[in-house]
Amino acid sequence: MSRVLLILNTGSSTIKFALHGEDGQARIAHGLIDGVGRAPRLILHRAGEVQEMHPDFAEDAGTEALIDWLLTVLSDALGPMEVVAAGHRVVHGGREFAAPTQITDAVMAKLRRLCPLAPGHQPYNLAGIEAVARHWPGTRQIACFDTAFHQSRPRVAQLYALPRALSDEGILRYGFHGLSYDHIAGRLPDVLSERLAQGRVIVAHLGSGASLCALQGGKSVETTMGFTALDGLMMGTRCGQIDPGVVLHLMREKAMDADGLERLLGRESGLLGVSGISPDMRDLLASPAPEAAEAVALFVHMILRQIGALSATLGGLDALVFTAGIGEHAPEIRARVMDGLGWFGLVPDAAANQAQDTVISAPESRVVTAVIPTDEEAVILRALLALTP
Ligand SMILES: Nc1ncnc2c1ncn2[C@@H]1O[C@H](COP(=O)(O)OP(=O)(O)O)[C@@H](O)[C@H]1O
Ligand SMILES: CC(=O)OP(=O)(O)O
Ligand SMILES: [Mg+2]
Repeated sequence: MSRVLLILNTGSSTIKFALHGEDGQARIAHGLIDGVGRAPRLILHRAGEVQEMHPDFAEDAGTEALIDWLLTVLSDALGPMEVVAAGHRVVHGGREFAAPTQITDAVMAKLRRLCPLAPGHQPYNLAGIEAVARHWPGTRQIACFDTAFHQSRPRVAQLYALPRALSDEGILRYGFHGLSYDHIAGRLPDVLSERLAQGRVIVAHLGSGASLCALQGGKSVETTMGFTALDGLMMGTRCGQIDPGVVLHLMREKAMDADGLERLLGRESGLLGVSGISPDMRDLLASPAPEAAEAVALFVHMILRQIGALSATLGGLDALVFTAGIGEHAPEIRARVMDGLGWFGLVPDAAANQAQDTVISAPESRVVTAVIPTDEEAVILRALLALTP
């Protein structure tokens, strides 16, 4: 029986995973389930081969059922194996969890209490932990938090202008995608230079959830998400920054309750809501519909607005990095963002951008611009090994 380490990263549209040998060295298998909630398919990479599989249950099967299916498929495909330890992405760590933490019943109870703050993620992150415990009882498990990386921000970047008592209670701007930003911050010295890595950098994590992080000295100083992952940029199905007056209006004039608002703002808005076609950037870029074009234009507009805001916080900008599904794979979106930053001295290298090169700005550009693939699983693996007794 092989003894392995399992990494699970449950996002809003994907479940990513990696299996490593017990010492964390060799990656035995990795891949993802994408199209969660729409048309899920599993892409499994192992031994240089890629396999695509589809679950034989309903297409709109919940994330919990897909995680269970994934663990069964992995056990079947790889032969008898024992997961000796598992590391999980957990998006919300609240104020308490500022570092990777070993799962206990008490920790799970605290993490469960944070589910209302990340309804599209936290329940599924915890479902992953429970599924592993069912499949391999007694396995050591750790949680790595999206929020932790942002604890380095100054207090003013964490506050809302709300009465002090509410801030004291934890109604704060937490920020998310921290595992991704942690990975990118670690890659900057190699990809750019030590000098740029220590400078004023904005990382644009553009996936199905999307946010920006302003880094200085490799640490988070500001980010676009807040108390929940609804804030900031426009996303696949989330509205991003919105006047809270809209929420009050919908409650009063349309009698919407919290569940209805959560569905509207979290699952029916963003690229899907504005286009009326799809939450997936690939579909919108391929569509001739004017509504698709408008959704894409708004996506870019909101990114530019927030890059302006974060650059002001940094007092300038030395480098811009694109990452995650859209950031890594959509040259058209990167080109439109770069074109909007000409006033800032950003000079794109159109050919390098189309060719998917790493550096996509011209040598004379004042803002060095790069594409760096994210790897949240690598950050979780590192934490898992560091916490291994
Ligand atoms: N080739 C591509 N062109 C444009 N967009 C893409 C491409 N590949 C993936 N995407 C976008 O990336 C999104 C998924 O990003 P990812 O970071 O993997 O998601 P998650 O938020 O689930 O972690 C998809 O919804 C899709 O919009
Ligand atoms: C926090 C968040 O939005 O994550 P994802 O992009 O994986 O949905
Ligand atoms: Mg993600």
